[in-house]
Amino acid sequence: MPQPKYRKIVILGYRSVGKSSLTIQFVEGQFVDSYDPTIENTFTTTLSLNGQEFHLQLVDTAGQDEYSIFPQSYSMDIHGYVLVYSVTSNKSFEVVQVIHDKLLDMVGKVQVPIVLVGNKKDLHMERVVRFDEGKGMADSWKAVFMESSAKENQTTVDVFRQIIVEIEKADGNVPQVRRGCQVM
Ligand SMILES: Nc1nc2c(ncn2[C@@H]2O[C@H](COP(=O)(O)OP(=O)(O)OP(=O)(O)O)[C@@H](O)[C@H]2O)c(=O)[nH]1
Repeated sequence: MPQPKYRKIVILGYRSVGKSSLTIQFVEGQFVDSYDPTIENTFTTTLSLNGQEFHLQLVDTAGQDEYSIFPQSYSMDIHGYVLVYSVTSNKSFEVVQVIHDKLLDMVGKVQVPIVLVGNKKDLHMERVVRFDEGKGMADSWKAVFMESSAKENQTTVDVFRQIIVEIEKADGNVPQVRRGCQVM
């Protein structure tokens, strides 16, 4: 068994899009219905992917808007980013683009491992951002796109597995495609 890898991931997005809910669903396997605005919380957990164990530090940040100053601590020693908007909020979709641009300015790289997440996909009647709009934004960033619901465990696990895959790719550990399935 190879040595565990330590990876730090920051979760960013507008207020109330479900950053804490996604993180808590992934780490604790439960959905929290109440809304308690976050200042900043760090969660730790482990994830095993293709025989490699990852020790994860997940930084759940306070909701940002277009005027928020991007803290420098979110650009140093971070391996990857989960950028979240809510499919029920156009404002959160606009803000996530601004956050992305500030993030790239701050880290000073053209590309960093990012997964763009359109959360609250279970709220069908309240949806205002289409899947293809989210996908289009992620494509323009050369990032991965997913929609999720923090009510479902599997979609949240997929989000965090995917950011690990992106971090591995950026490290040069490109998954090989064999017989139609991906092997890292
Ligand atoms: N239906 C539904 N509700 C969600 C989902 N994710 C989060 N919520 C609800 O949305 C509200 C805000 O969720 P939070 O996880 O606190 O959002 P946040 O982005 O961490 O908020 P800030 O701390 O203000 O940045 C809560 O009432 C959650 O229960 C989801 O996927 N589906």
